[in-house]
Amino acid sequence: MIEMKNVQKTYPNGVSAVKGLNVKIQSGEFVYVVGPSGAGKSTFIKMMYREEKPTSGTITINGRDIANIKDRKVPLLRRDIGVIFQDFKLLNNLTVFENIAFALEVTEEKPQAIKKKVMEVLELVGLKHKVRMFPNELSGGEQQRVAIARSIVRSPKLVIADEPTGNLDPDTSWEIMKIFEEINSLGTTVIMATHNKDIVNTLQHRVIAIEGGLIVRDEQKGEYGYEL
Ligand SMILES: Nc1ncnc2c1ncn2[C@@H]1O[C@H](COP(=O)(O)OP(=O)(O)OP(=O)(O)O)[C@@H](O)[C@H]1O
Repeated sequence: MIEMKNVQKTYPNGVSAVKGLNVKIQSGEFVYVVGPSGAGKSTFIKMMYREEKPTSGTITINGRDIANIKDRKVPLLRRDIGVIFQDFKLLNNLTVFENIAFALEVTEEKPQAIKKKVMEVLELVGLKHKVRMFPNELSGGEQQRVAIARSIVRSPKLVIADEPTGNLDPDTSWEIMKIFEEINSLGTTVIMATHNKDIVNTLQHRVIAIEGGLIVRDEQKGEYGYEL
């Protein structure tokens, strides 16, 4: 599904964040991306949804070279990818319903179809009863559930999460992980950068470790491998 060949990224300030990545991720996999702070994890992930463009190399997703598509085609690419961040990135002036429906509006669906899809994803994340609330009326865990619901409402085949439990307490983090497990069990590929050792070591999946912009370890059912 995703293949990176000789991918390098040097930022305009001269920092070489990724120094030559070669990796293949198959459809339906659950992959943790681990490594020390500044190792290049976010850069690796951002290149998958063209938030950053590699300086050289190719990145293909389902056969399409996304490293070299035109900027105007990027929104189209992003429609097929769900992205989740540490800080939720919800729109505070919109309700839970509106935050999620917003992601569907560009697809020009009818209001009834939008409502049905929004309620379905809210059911999946267990937040149907908070549909009329605003983000600042919700706990951090609930806000992250809304962000996850928003990211999957267009049924993407790929979900990318950059430290999704980074702002959450341990119990809430486990609850959020249950949702990612569920999404993955429904066939969606999940790629997650994380510093959460307990989660990686308990809910075992493929582990890609990045250090100094290079993949230093790639194991099926791997361990976190770093002391915190
Ligand atoms: N927009 C940018 N401009 C310049 N340098 C950047 C930019 N983003 C990241 N970097 C640098 O690239 C390197 C890799 O950063 P990246 O954010 O990918 O690391 P990370 O592994 O995700 O770190 P963390 O675990 O702290 O989030 C770091 O040295 C960082 O300072």
